[in-house]
Amino acid sequence: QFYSETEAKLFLQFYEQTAQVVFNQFMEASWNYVTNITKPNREEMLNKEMERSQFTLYFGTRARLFNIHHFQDPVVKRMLSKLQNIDKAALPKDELLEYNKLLAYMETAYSMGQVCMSEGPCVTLESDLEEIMATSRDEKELMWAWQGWHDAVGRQLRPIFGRYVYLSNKAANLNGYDDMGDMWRAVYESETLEDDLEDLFEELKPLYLNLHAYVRRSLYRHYGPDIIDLRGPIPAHLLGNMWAQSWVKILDLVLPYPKKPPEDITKIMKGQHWKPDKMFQEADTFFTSLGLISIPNEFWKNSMLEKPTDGREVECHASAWNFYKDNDFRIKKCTEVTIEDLLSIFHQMGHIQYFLQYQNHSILFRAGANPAFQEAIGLVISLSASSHKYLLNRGLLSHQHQDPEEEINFMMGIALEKIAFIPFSYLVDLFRWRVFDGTIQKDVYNQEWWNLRLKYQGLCPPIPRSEEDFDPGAKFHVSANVPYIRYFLSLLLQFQFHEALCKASGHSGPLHHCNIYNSKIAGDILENVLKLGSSRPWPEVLKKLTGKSKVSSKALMTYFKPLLNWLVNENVQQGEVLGWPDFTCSFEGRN
Ligand SMILES: CC(=O)N[C@@H](CC(=O)O)C(=O)NC[C@H](CC1(C(=O)N[C@@H](Cc2ccc(O)cc2)C(=O)O)CCCC1)C(=O)O
Ligand SMILES: [Zn+2]
Repeated sequence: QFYSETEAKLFLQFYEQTAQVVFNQFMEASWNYVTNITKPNREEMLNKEMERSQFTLYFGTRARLFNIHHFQDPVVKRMLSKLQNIDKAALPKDELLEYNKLLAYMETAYSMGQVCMSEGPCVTLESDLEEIMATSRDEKELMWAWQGWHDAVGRQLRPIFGRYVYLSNKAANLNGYDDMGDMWRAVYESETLEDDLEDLFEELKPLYLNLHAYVRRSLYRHYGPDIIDLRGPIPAHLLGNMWAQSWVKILDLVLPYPKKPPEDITKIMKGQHWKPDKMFQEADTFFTSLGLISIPNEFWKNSMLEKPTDGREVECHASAWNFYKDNDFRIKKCTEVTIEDLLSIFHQMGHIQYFLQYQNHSILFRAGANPAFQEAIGLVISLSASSHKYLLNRGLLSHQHQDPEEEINFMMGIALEKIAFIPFSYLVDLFRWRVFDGTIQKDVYNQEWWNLRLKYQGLCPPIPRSEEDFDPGAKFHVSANVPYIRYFLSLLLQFQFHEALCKASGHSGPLHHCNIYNSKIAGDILENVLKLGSSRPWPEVLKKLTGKSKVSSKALMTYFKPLLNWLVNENVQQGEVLGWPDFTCSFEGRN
């Protein structure tokens, strides 16, 4: 049957009213589960998930009856096309139930993961194992923590990941996509996405190779030639992070000018008796200083801002939640009083600000212009929040100014978070896309994962790995079925946004000095972008903010230019080899 455009509008209104209720109930049930992992809560979450899927199926199949090509109204067309992708709800009921149970099992295996000493207590990831990975300088202890976590969680996912892939691809096919990777990429509405990503990575490669060579030299000085090959990959357990995705915790080992160490902001926060609430207040104050919306009172009542001490099992991995209901937005985070957690809170509050800004939009448009936009907002604010000017102004630093050497030390700290992240944030979905499209078969999952880790990150596993292991499963987003390429793109977008907002707010001088705190002009530009949600194609939104409609590496390169010059000079002086021509992972020196 041909349905008219007016009937489509009525259909969409009906969807609007019912969707809020169904989505809210699903979010409540999910929240109750991840903040109190029990069997009954799991059952309830699965029930509400089934209800949501039935609802999506009902409206999705009816949305497909409209022949939108004849429609005039672009908004109606965009809404109906979003409705037509019903994701996993397209699966037959029994397979959908199996799939939902698989997803819950994988995510819970990660959240409950722990490593037990031969005798005595077991330790969890947040924050025991992460603390060891960040602070231990004993190679054997680091290997214990790394292997313990990867074996404990990865091996649980190994036997079922193939089934997860099969059901994911079946759902994608039922939505008209080649495979689930195809469906994940579709959200970026770009025919040239994969080529653009590879080009962007190539542009950033010199920056990464110089940092990699410099850090390898520092680790060589500390761990010696038995562990580090100056022409080879770096063992993945020595970078201060369980996944070697952020190297900021080994800044002390790599500091360019060790005689001028940066002030320890975590120590200052603890000295000033900071509590988690104050950390969230601090982030909220930043957003309101831009003229943006303050977090509503419900947030403080309903959020989980610290790891519970009543024995409840919770999912500690931080997240920001939209309950699609009168001002109910929450954050779940096992907050520790550290500078890393403060910046991570800025990230989460970026999500909350987006939720707040687009809450009056149709539910179909309550998302970021694309998922990378959703990620980039909090990151832009944290770029200003990590600036010397801001931290000094907020009493978190006492040194009035930075001399050129302290400035290089500062930029190294930011680079260990941002530049180290470039290859990791790219390869996670490169791996999963190839698993979904069948390029990577399940008998070689782990060796293909390490091939990508070697090729793009220049890393090796600390010990030989086999196909009994499933090391990608030891990463939250793989166990929780959350796409990752959004983080690679948000790495670039955050610097494009930062550059545009700094310019608009009248900043002059180096980009890494910029702090947009208190700039109503910057806030106004941001607000106009956030309010749009996903109602307009993201290149149009990007152009509104930055004047350009393409993702570009230029702003990131501008930000790090002074550091790159220093790194190149340092590496030339040391006669470093860029890259890892000795590409084999040597495990000698292992007794
Ligand atoms: C209901 C729901 O799921 N909501 C979504 C938001 C939404 O989509 O609406 C959400 O809250 N996702 C959680 C996730 C949490 C974090 C994360 O996982 N980060 C990545 C990548 C990264 C790494 C370094 C870095 O500096 C910044 C990011 C990682 O740690 O690997 C952990 C702390 C930081 C961000 C997030 O906020 O993105
Ligand atoms: Zn995020």
